[in-house]
Amino acid sequence: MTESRNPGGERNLSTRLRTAKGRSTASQKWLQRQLNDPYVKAAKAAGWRSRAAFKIIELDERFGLFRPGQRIVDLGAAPGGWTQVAVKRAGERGKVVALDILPMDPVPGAITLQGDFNEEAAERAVLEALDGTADLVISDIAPNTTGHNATDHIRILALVELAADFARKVLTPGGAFVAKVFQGGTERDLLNALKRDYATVRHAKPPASRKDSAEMYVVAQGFRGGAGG
Ligand SMILES: C[S@@+](CC[C@H](N)C(=O)[O-])C[C@H]1O[C@@H](n2cnc3c(N)ncnc32)[C@H](O)[C@@H]1O
Repeated sequence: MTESRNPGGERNLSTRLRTAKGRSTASQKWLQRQLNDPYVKAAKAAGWRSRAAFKIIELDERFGLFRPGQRIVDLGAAPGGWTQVAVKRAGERGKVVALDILPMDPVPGAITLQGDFNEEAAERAVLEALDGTADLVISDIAPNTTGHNATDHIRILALVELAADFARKVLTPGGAFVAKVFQGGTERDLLNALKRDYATVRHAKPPASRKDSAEMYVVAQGFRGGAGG
């Protein structure tokens, strides 16, 4: 498997849809964007299951997240792009446990679990599979939106908080937590908690994250210890 570090660098011939008849404008726009997206092409060429793989690769390049031998938990992992990157970076001595609410094709070298992270049973299953502490918790969880902004916002916040609580439980001192957040960053109370628990807390929007999407990532590094430590 090869990694393309510069997906925008390849020849960028745009693809026009010839079979637009019968498609709704929204799905046609989505398809057109997919076909012309250099990250989609590069992900396919590199064997990553999703273009999202480039987001964690870019975050790693900027923040130095991965090391060989790490124990990693990947939340909201399907279809498995981040999981593939984590397995590759952690190497044979590492351990990767991945969870999604949706079924996910197994990723060689990782333990993949299906469950709703809102439910305790899913957290228990991850803890059981991990069987010890973690060095890195990465969460790309994005709940399905309802279209009702306030409800969506609350559901997103709740999941980020759950992921942060989980990280606090399992991380070893010095460990790191990365999570997708929306709408201008991490909510104030959570941000304060992260600043208390980690040496550095930063926000980043990796280049692979679409400019028109509100997503960004919080990257908390240097866990000061606690229940996990
Ligand atoms: C953006 S995708 C993750 C992409 C992934 N990082 C990759 O590289 O392939 C977000 C995922 O979060 C999952 N998700 C949403 N709500 C969840 C929940 N309550 N528990 C577990 N997974 C959830 C979705 O099913 C979806 O697969």
